[in-house]
Amino acid sequence: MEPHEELLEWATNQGIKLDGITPTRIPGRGIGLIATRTIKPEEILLDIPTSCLRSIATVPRSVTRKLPSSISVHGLLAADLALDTSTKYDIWNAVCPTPEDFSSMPLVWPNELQEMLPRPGQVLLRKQQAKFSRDWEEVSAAFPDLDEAQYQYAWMLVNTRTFYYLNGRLKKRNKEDHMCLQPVADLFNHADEGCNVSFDDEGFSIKATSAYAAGDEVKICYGGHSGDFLLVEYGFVMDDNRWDEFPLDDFVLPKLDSRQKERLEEVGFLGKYVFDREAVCFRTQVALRLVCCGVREWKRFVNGIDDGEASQNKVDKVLLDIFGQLDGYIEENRAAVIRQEIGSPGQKELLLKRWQQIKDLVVANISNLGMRN
Ligand SMILES: C[S@@+](CC[C@H](N)C(=O)[O-])C[C@H]1O[C@@H](n2cnc3c(N)ncnc32)[C@H](O)[C@@H]1O
Repeated sequence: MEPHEELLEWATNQGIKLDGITPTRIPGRGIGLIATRTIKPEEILLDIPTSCLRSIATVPRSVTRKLPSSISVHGLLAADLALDTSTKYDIWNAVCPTPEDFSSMPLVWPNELQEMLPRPGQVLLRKQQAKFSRDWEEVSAAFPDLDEAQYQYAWMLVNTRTFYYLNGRLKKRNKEDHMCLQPVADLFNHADEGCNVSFDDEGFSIKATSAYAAGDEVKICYGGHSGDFLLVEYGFVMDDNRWDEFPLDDFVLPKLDSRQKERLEEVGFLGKYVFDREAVCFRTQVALRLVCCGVREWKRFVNGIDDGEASQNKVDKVLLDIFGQLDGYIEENRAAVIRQEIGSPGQKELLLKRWQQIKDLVVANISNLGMRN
């Protein structure tokens, strides 16, 4: 019997109810959940009782009493996973990714490749590294025999498999501590739109929001995440992501002089410029209008008195210039990844795919601008 088939039997004995879905190995996505029959919107596909959750409440005293009470729940759950020598979760563990599977996580990439991530990915990775270091410092001080690689593996399991969760104990903590692990539900892969996930005192419930045919993969949405976020936090890239976006600050800010930056600061529009597949954000429109039109006309646009139509053509020309520069920057980075000899082929393929996705966003915008002008 395959581990995911054994998991089904174990899950049923624990009171977990699956209806119309079953775990299956899916090329390139590990294990996922597949519809075994036609599913209608609003059908409950999975029910997980609270007794099956692994949360702050289930971490044994032998672990919690040695750690500072301020440790993050992420760090605590990872310590529990790494130190657990019982057989209680063997069947669940057997379906989890192996340490080798996590070679797609930028956290374990060689520095040379990490530095080739697009800027937003590098920022996210630095935050993640800082979180991991903090947790490891506390856990290694309490459990000096624990191996760092083993803890990092457990930490990545928690990073990629937890659900938003709140109970009496977690209410007192920061939002980023509101999490738990749950078997079977952690086999849902991500899509930019997916089933509805909810919980109450009884447990979690996952409900279809659209129809599925037998054989379709049923997914949930981990959140409205950009491609850089998915790569750094979950170790995969996904095309056709309606939430994908990329920052433009490095290209917009150099077009502004210090007085223009001051003016933008005064109205709360300095920085945080982004674009997605459709267009640039309103903040970018505001910043570039300051480059393209007089201050009075710009103020009318900011205050919503002017719809900006009269200056759109000039703004679009600046945008075309920006996208041209960004395109050149992407090509330089792609060429550097191809030249890079350090890192595995799989890691470099992920990086190249991410750069390609950003290029696709740029090309879509250049085409939209071309159609407008
Ligand atoms: C919560 S787990 C989902 C189950 C996972 N596939 C497994 O085999 O255990 C999250 C991980 O699944 C993978 N994943 C989720 N959605 C994906 C997608 N749309 N494409 C590729 N991999 C995906 C990533 O490795 C991610 O870190």
